[in-house]
Amino acid sequence: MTTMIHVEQLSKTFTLHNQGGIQLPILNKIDLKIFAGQCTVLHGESGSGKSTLLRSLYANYLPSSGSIYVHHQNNMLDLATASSHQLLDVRRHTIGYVSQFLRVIPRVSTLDVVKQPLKERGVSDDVATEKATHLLQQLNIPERLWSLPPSTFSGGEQQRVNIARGFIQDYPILLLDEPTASLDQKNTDVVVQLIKDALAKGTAIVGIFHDAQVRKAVADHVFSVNTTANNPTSSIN
Ligand SMILES: Nc1ncnc2c1ncn2[C@@H]1O[C@H](COP(=O)(O)OP(=O)(O)OP(=O)(O)O)[C@@H](O)[C@H]1O
Repeated sequence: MTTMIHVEQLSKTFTLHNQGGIQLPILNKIDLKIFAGQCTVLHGESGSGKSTLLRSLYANYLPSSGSIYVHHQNNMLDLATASSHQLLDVRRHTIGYVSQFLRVIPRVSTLDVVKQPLKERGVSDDVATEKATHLLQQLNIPERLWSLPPSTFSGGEQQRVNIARGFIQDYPILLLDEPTASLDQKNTDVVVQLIKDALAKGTAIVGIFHDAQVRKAVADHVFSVNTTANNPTSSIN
């Protein structure tokens, strides 16, 4: 079983500089391993730090202490000490991230938004278009919307565009922040299938899923995020 992420003694404290430097300790000495072809679900009560941990794995947050080793191009690279150039490379080739909300780029069409990660890697326009089209169809985005920027789309449509963008490339590691939060059952089922297909191809997935049925359908492990206790990972299957 290949370890794709190895988190060691990760702590994260936010300092609120505009509020007298108040310190908010959120993550406390977390140890966690994420494996290729398996899905680890982050679980815990609201405010426990699930999103903070997920964002730390994408290097959106710098750890206060500890390490986040990522299997990147046959090396274990510590995101806590990596250069900005290395982090960009990790995001381009190794880690994909589907945030809860689409960051909309004005005037860029839906098709181009979805194609962008492949185009950035130098994939030909034909191949990128074919993949994007297939995903948009799978996710039930009507063809009449493909040439429009997604800024005016419904919450569920924007979330599906975001998912298509996240799944267009076969990332070795995929981070999913509540990817089904705004979706109906039909589209939730599509996303569950996309997750299973990615796992079958060997992708390591870390996700937050509030929907218990989705959790049950995809989780190999559940990791309890909890600011006070040690954080056990339990295996499901
Ligand atoms: N950038 C930040 N600056 C300061 N505090 C933050 C920041 N990001 C998160 N927090 C705080 O960290 C705590 C954990 O937030 P986080 O979003 O990680 O929780 P969560 O477990 O994902 O919650 P939910 O299930 O409600 O989405 C919260 O109290 C939040 O206010």
